[in-house]
Amino acid sequence: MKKEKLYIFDTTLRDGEQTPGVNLTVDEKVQIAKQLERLGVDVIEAGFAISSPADFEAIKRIAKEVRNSTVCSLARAREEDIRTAWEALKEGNRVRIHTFIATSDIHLKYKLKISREEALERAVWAVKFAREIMGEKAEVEFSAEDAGRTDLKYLYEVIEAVIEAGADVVNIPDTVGYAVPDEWYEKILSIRENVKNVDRAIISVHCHNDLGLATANSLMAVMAGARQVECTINGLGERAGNAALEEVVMAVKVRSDHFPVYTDIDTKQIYKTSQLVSRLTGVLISKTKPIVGDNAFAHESGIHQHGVLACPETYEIMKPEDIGLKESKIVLGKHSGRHAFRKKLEEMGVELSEEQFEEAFRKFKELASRKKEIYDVDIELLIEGLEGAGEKTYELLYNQAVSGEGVIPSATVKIGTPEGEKLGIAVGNGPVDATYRAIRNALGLGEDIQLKDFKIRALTAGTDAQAEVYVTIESNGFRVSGRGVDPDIVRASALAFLEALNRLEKRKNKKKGI
Ligand SMILES: CC(=O)SCCNC(=O)CCNC(=O)[C@H](O)C(C)(C)COP(=O)(O)OP(=O)(O)OC[C@H]1O[C@@H](n2cnc3c(N)ncnc32)[C@H](O)[C@@H]1OP(=O)(O)O
Ligand SMILES: CC(C)C(=O)C(=O)O
Repeated sequence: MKKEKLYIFDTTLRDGEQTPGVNLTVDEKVQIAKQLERLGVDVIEAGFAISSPADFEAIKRIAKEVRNSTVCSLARAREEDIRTAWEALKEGNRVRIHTFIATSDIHLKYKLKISREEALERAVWAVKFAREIMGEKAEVEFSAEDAGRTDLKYLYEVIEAVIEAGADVVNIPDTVGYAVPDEWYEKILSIRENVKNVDRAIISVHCHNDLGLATANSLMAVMAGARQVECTINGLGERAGNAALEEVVMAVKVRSDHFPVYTDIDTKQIYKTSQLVSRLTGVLISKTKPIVGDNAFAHESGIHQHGVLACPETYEIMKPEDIGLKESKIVLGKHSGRHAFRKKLEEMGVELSEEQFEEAFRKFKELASRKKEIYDVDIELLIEGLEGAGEKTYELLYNQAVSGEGVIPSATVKIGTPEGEKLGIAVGNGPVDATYRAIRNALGLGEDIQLKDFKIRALTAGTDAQAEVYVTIESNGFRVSGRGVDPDIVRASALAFLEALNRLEKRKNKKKGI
């Protein structure tokens, strides 16, 4: 099958920013735009230049700083909008003005209060005007807003006229997310079959997710010949959002046997981009979000875990590495089986007899039916229940940390060890970091002991709450965890670290047969 290129038009910084509650600063927009460029998107819609001085400034900076993606501004079919968009874009390397007007009867009658003829005239005028002021250097895209609910014959007329006027790209938006996949496919196909000179422009779609169909509709449009898809990272956008870039791109990649297109997206940048956008917009990603959700590569049930451990493809249609993740996750819970439990013990460096293993598994199942999340430290406690906790090698005798505005965070610790008391002093990025460094100094710990996970939570509400800290460390093939509880966050952190170190010693000694 000869593949054609599918252009990826990212509108995270325009439609994505229309997500209620989202407001990005100019610097944040530039940061996201640069990451979108690394991701390899073809077009970055950087904003709506006339809408605010901040949008104007962001588009201007992005146009100057991004060299490898086309930078675009939205503009209504109005002279001042198009002039302002061009003013913001003109120093860019590759730029595009995206002008639009609504074409559905409901929008024409109640919102714009103009006739179909007037809307068509304005559309043609806007495309010609954009072409005129930008010259051949730049591209013009036209969108027929609410195309999904526009009379089809009239839509053909509008598309034909804007292509004639010089539009390089004609976008067919399902503005209110009303379309369903088979109907949307037919609509795009019929546009391609009925509009004169349709091949002079790229046909694009922009699907909203009000019925949860944005990705499906975008992909059906691709099957019908659309060669640009407008989408956003994490599916952000007005109301229920837009088609998610990561879903469209990965569907095309994973089902390359099905789709007649390819994209130039570096999919290994997807996870990083998604995390950046989530952090800067403040919109959390649902755990079950396809591709980038926490659970997208996590397996909890025994039958799946067994399959994945034997061969990942049994339950994974793409590799975590494809989107820039290190590995998939095996999450222990009440649905897990022996294969996954054994694997976890192996990772922790725990060796048990078959009899002990069966007993540990039974206790694990019992615990998992009562507890929502099973932490590594829960497994540690369970194993200690079988083997006994043993002697503690290290004990926290004293700790002090200093931090505050204008102060370099520092910490002092005194630790009881079999060789006597050891003192450690260190500075760090904060009081917890300084304390961990002080413990390392006191015990002379080497680089081989690596902190793999650090979680903190308040056990109760209020400023007098007990802090609970979970720590996982790794050293020479051993992976151990510790838990510390104290009203003082720093002390709780130190206790968790020392508990993990005690377990590490115990595990190493057991291996040596001591
Ligand atoms: C489907 C979409 O997502 S379209 C993009 C939506 N995004 C946004 O609206 C975000 C940015 N918007 C804004 O900051 C403001 O709406 C502005 C600056 C653009 C305009 O603000 P205001 O001048 O106060 O107008 P307001 O937003 O209240 O109303 C929209 C005006 O644009 C007109 N309009 C709407 N779409 C178009 C269009 N495509 N072409 C020409 N005029 C249009 C409306 O008729 C109305 O005109 P009126 O003021 O003469 O009645
Ligand atoms: C401006 C257009 C493309 C739009 O955002 C929509 O119709 O949803």
